[in-house]
Amino acid sequence: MASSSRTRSSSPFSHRKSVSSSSSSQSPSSFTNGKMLPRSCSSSASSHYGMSSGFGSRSMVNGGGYGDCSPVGFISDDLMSEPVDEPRNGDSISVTIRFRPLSEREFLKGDEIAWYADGDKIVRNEYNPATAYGFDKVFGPDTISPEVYEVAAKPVVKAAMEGVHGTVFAYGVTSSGKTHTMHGDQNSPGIIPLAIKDVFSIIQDTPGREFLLRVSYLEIYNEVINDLLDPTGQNLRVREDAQGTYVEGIKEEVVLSPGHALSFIAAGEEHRHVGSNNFNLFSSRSHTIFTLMIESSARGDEYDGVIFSQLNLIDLAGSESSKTETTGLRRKEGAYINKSLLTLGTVIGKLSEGKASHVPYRDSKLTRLLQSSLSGHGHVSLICTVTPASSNMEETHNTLKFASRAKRVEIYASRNKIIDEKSLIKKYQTEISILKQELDQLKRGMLAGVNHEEIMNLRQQLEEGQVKMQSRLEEEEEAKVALMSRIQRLTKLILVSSKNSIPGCLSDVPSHQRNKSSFEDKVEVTQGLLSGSENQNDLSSIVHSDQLNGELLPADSTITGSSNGEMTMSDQMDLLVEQVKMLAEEIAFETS
Ligand SMILES: Nc1ncnc2c1ncn2[C@@H]1O[C@H](COP(=O)(O)OP(=O)(O)OP(=O)(O)O)[C@@H](O)[C@H]1O
Repeated sequence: MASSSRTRSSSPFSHRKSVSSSSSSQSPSSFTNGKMLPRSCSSSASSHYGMSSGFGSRSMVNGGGYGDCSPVGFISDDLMSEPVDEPRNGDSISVTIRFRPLSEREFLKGDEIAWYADGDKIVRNEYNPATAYGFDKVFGPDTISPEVYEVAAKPVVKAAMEGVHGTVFAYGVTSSGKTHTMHGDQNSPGIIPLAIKDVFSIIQDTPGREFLLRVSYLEIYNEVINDLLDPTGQNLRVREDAQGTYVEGIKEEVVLSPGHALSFIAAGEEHRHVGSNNFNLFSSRSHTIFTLMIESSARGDEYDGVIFSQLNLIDLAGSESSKTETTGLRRKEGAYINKSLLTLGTVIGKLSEGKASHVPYRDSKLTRLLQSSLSGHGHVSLICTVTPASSNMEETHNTLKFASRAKRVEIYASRNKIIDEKSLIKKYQTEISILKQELDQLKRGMLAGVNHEEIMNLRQQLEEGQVKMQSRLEEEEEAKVALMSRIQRLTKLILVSSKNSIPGCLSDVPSHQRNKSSFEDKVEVTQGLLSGSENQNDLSSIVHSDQLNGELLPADSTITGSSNGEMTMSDQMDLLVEQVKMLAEEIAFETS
């Protein structure tokens, strides 16, 4: 397991304690700020538990694509044809609303539908149809998470892979569906697993670049930051430098595949604080931030520096109302949760005013950590989860008002480039190339550089009964194996596509294939070579299996006996090595 300390990079959560490997421009157009407002609404919704199709059947309003709907605070039917906001320079936060179906509990107690999706951009109140809010997208209760992902997260993930920071978070009252949306379950994966899967397919579709991915996972519980990937990382401190805020000492793990990344989340979830309240048996008692750090650089001659970005995927704890029956610890947790969400609301409110006034980021750990994201240095997608239930009408209304304010926050996201020395991928690439040079030199010294004189020398040493040469050879052989395995290990960490690989580049096959077919095989071959002539037959079979492609040995080197029966230099070397060994054995015997 590779493990190293890192200095901070240009991101909100970037100062990490350790990095461990395997076993241990401008924003995309989807964030444009167009204006389009809905015109119509209609009939009432049914209040049947599970009868969610009623929401989707409301009269549709026309609108542009993702990001085309202007932030609308409160829209009455009269206002609907008029743009509400002043034109702005930056992009806005993407705000989507996701309804969940009425829960069984709500249905049984006779709840009715109080809010519904009126088309795919409006949320309307059933009892007062003039009360309606417009968003980038409104998902009815039948929507599945991949549909939410496509609209609310995919553009952020894509931009993050191109070097623009991104944050996706779910906000809503307790039991409204935040964890369902962000994490999902085995049958219905949420935004986080879908994003991870997408990240690896993007790597696969980007043959011209090499990527290095790291993850960290933290929770904010009762205003204390805990590292979910490292149980000893408790009560971590938020620090600040010229680049923004960061968590000091958080652990980062290099990830090599979707399953690998998900295994860290699963491990982290074990440590997350979860408890039950009267609304939710598995209520999240902490905010969690899963961060994917992405470094990439063009391959081969196209190299133009390293770009870096962070993708923060956040599952907030839900606000709790006086209706939430809690006692003791739960009440204390609820108070912390509500306070930090209140601060988040205040911060969003201040930012949405667009004036240069004091923004109280410091009033909660959550807002301090989100400071860089919320202050406009990356894409932000807010998914507000809501229940249609009449018993939660006020809470849902508050969520909608929060979402409307968030829509007014401007962002100016741009691509980040980092100085090469700070990037881990650059460090690994440089190390690999230095090690390869060393290996080359070693090989030349061992094979190409052996001349007749040396052979005579060896013979002389042999006659004098010295075993020194053997140990020298062994040392060189060991050094070579060590270099090979280091190169192999570092190369594994850098992810590349298997498509249209660039000949002559570091990795011409996908990392998982490459690891075995290229490097491990070569190590095996090298080990065969290094085992001396004891396994001459094995060695021959390895070499003749075409695994050795000239990278380990000069093309003109021959390892097995030459066809014309003449002894090559390598044969002589092998013979000498064998003789040295025999002599050593004899000496040992004589001595004993
Ligand atoms: N869109 C949905 N479709 C079907 N079921 C859903 C949906 N959203 C949430 N649920 C169900 O509702 C229940 C509560 O959801 P979840 O735990 O995600 O809420 P939460 O907002 O994370 O709550 P808390 O803040 O208390 O942690 C779960 O049983 C979940 O499966």
